[in-house]
Amino acid sequence: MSQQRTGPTDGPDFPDLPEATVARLPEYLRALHHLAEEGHDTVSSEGLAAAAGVNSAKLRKDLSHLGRTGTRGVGYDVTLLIDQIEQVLGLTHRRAVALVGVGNLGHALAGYAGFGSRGFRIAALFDADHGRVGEHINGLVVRHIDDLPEVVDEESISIAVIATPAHAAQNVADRLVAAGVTSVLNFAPCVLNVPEGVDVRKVDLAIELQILSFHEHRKSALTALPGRAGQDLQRADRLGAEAVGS
Ligand SMILES: NC(=O)c1ccc[n+]([C@@H]2O[C@H](COP(=O)([O-])OP(=O)(O)OC[C@H]3O[C@@H](n4cnc5c(N)ncnc54)[C@H](O)[C@@H]3O)[C@@H](O)[C@H]2O)c1
Repeated sequence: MSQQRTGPTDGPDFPDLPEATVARLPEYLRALHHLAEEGHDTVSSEGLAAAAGVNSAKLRKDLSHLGRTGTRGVGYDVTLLIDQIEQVLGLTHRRAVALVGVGNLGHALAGYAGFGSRGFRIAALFDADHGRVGEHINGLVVRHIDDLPEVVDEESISIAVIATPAHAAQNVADRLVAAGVTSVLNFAPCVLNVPEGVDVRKVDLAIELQILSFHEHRKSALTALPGRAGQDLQRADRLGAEAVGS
């Protein structure tokens, strides 16, 4: 992922952050909530780094972007750090999210209880299939996609999830943008074209598996190499894989 920096709204609540730091903040937040639930008031940078699965130098650098430096010998105040990361991520109120496409994946997402505790509320479900419209899922009624503008406005929805087949996703994205949605999480395996000012993130588990497949393929090729040369290449490969996350 490119090292873009956050946009023109830099200021106390919108620090100029590298995109890789933004991507790690939710990991720190998840780890911090877990530590708070376990009754920890403070955490060392090493402890938080281990809980979040990153190295501690990277964590200290990330948190220094927020103006946070831990107190030597004490570490970070867990509650204060949660507050600050939630401020930066704009999670101080639960954001309303629309989900479009209530098939296999959409059903699973609509029924997932974990969004609520992570700052989001699935506020509306849409589908184009009249057979699905009217279905009740997790306290919500599936609406027809034609109702999108009205519901987006009523529920102040700015983020939407697309879980339709790929062939329908661009049209759905166009309708979402026209209704006022400015951030899209796309599960459909396709590239979406959106106007400037609209953010799209893509989730594709098959791509993640293909990347793991590449590493499996490489590992078996390296272990087949004889002696020292094979060991050196395996070590270089491990270091390279660790560097990818930086
Ligand atoms: N990203 C991932 O890791 C991942 C994993 C599984 C599936 N997928 C993708 O997610 C999408 C959904 O998969 P699924 O198995 O749930 O499919 P599905 O066929 O079960 O569900 C798709 C739903 O979208 C609805 N739909 C179709 N066109 C629409 C439109 N124009 N407006 C609104 N709703 C519309 C259909 O009526 C259906 O209910 C697919 O694109 C699939 O490839 C991605």
